[in-house]
Amino acid sequence: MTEVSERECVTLEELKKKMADFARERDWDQFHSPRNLLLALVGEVGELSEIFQWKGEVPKGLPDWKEEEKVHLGEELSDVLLYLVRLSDICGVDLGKAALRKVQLNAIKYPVKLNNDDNNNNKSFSESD
Ligand SMILES: Nc1ccn([C@H]2C[C@H](O)[C@@H](COP(=O)(O)OP(=O)(O)OP(=O)(O)O)O2)c(=O)n1
Repeated sequence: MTEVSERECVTLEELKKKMADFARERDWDQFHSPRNLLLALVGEVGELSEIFQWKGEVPKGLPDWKEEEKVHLGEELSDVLLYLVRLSDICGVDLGKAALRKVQLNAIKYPVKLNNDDNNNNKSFSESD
């Protein structure tokens, strides 16, 4: 049986390598095309959505969820992440760098102390928290 290890932290680079190894060892590189990976990613987002479907709003931290439900949630979140990492790799995009750049762009687009409508497009959500 495959050993499932629990490590405290991991980098996107390590996940990228693990996904590349996983596909190569199974001769699945042929299936990991950009379009196939995108469709697989969207499929996993659907599976992730199903977990929340019909539950209504749930409190942050999911305090009422059973442990097995949280484990399942972790699995679906991971599938989304892994396909996203693999899609980025196959497309030649450095996901870590691109994400850091996007965080900077977001900060420029939404400055901290600007009180205008453009900057308050999340207002209705934060007020109901
Ligand atoms: N051609 C494939 C098939 C699977 N995977 C990897 C990436 C995902 O992390 C996971 C997805 O596996 P499944 O398609 O079996 O999906 P689930 O794990 O969600 O299973 P199920 O849909 O039965 O819940 O396996 C992959 O890299 N390439």
